[in-house]
Amino acid sequence: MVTSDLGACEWFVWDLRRSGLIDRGQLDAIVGEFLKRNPRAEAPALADHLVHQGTITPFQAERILNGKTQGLVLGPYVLLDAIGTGSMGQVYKASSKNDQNLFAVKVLPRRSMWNVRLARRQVRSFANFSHPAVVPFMDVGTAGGLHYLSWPLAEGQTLEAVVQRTGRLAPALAAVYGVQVAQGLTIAHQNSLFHGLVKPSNILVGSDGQARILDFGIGSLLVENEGESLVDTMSTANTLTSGLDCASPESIMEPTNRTPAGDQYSLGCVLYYALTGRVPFPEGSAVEKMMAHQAKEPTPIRELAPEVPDGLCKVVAKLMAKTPEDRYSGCEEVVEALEPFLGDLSASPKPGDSRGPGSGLRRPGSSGSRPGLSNPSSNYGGRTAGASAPVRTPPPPQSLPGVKINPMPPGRADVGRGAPKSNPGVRGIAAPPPPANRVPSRAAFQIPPAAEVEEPVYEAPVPQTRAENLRWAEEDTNSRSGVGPLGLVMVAVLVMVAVYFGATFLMNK
Ligand SMILES: Nc1ncnc2c1ncn2[C@@H]1O[C@H](COP(=O)(O)OP(=O)(O)OP(=O)(O)O)[C@@H](O)[C@H]1O
Repeated sequence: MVTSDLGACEWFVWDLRRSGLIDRGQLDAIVGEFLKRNPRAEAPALADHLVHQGTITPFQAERILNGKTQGLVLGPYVLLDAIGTGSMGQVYKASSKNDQNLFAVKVLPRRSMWNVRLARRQVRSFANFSHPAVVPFMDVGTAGGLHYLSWPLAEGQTLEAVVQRTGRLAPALAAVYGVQVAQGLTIAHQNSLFHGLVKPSNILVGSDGQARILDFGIGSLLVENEGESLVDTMSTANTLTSGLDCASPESIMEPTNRTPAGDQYSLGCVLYYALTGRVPFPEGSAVEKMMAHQAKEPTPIRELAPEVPDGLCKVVAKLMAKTPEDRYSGCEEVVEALEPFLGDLSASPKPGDSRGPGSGLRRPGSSGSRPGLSNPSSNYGGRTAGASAPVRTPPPPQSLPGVKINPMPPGRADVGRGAPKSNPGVRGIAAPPPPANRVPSRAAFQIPPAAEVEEPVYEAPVPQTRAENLRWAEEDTNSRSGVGPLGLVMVAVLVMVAVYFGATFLMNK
């Protein structure tokens, strides 16, 4: 089609061609047909037509109408919609050109520095196992000067969103999610991977009742030594600050000190949040929170949520022990410790419920059966579970009597954002999501190995300073200036901790 035929839509069609979203022949055919019927149409009308035809998404149309043609295709990924913004960058829903599966693609700011070799090594580690609670780190790449990381797109809403909308969870439901997360961590730890940033916003609860750990891979990349780290120090500092509410004392003192034991502490904070509706140290500045994790005890759980069984409070307290050696020897032990509370609903009167224990609440899986042993690999098919031992999988939570379960709202079917509604008569306790009758599709968790992934096209090549694929963006000055924001944060923390203890000592004298 010649340019003169395009009328008022000329610039839009050019931008669409430039975006790489649609095959040129296909685009010209659709546009030609549309303009034959609507010769005076403006760009928004054509965009509308393409959206209605399903040729482009509303998000893509809006971007192109605003002249933003770059970055809609990143390596093998076509960005379909924006999901949210985190401390490191923007997350998009994307489809893979290789297999049409859906992914969550995190795009880092241009200033980030990048070590593809290290990141790919991380990705490969996730190929050795699979577990329903682990959303595996799938791919990394650089395209058009933008760096991206990808994970399979998981459906659900974050634990943070669930609790914010519906209040604290019934203890048995919190225990179910705790067991699921601990199982995922167990198998990751067995494969020498830790998370490093476990927090309520990194746990997605699906409509099948399965908790899934997001952002796996980032925490471990943050601990690579300064010259080889995945991202620039600004992104690192942002990420660490955003994770402060659940950060282990040892990782606060030394941000590269991220270990499986630290994941336990963070899981303890997540459980505290789920059981009480608030993080352990909600008040104060970032530095005060850091000091609280070092030296303070949180408000006792039962002061905030009297229905929580004492034994469950003890499990959370052990997880949140200040010294790593005082926590559990491994997450499999955490699973065992939490299991007795999966069915303890009968001992958990709800707030505002005068009925005592045994007041008719049903335990999840109330047939009486204990959570069965399951082979994690069977949950996704495909990958085998490497050297890992089988991990117990609790049944997905079932409905409580009298609690109406609402399915995820329509619309964003693949990224459900609706919260399970609580029973009006059950103030502050979230109803569990509907039971599972659907196993997450393993197909959605597969991507060709890194070597098969189409090499990204470099529109503005990032200077390559090392033979082994180490790429730095030009604006990245912090990361090479010796003490970046991360260093400053650490120095500030150390000074504040010293002042705090000094003042406490003097006041006690
Ligand atoms: N694999 C995934 N599937 C579906 N949604 C995801 C996935 N990964 C991330 N998200 C969603 O994308 C949004 C942004 O995620 P991101 O991890 O960047 O931010 P965050 O967790 O809110 O904050 P932070 O960066 O501090 O961890 C969140 O709503 C998150 O739930």
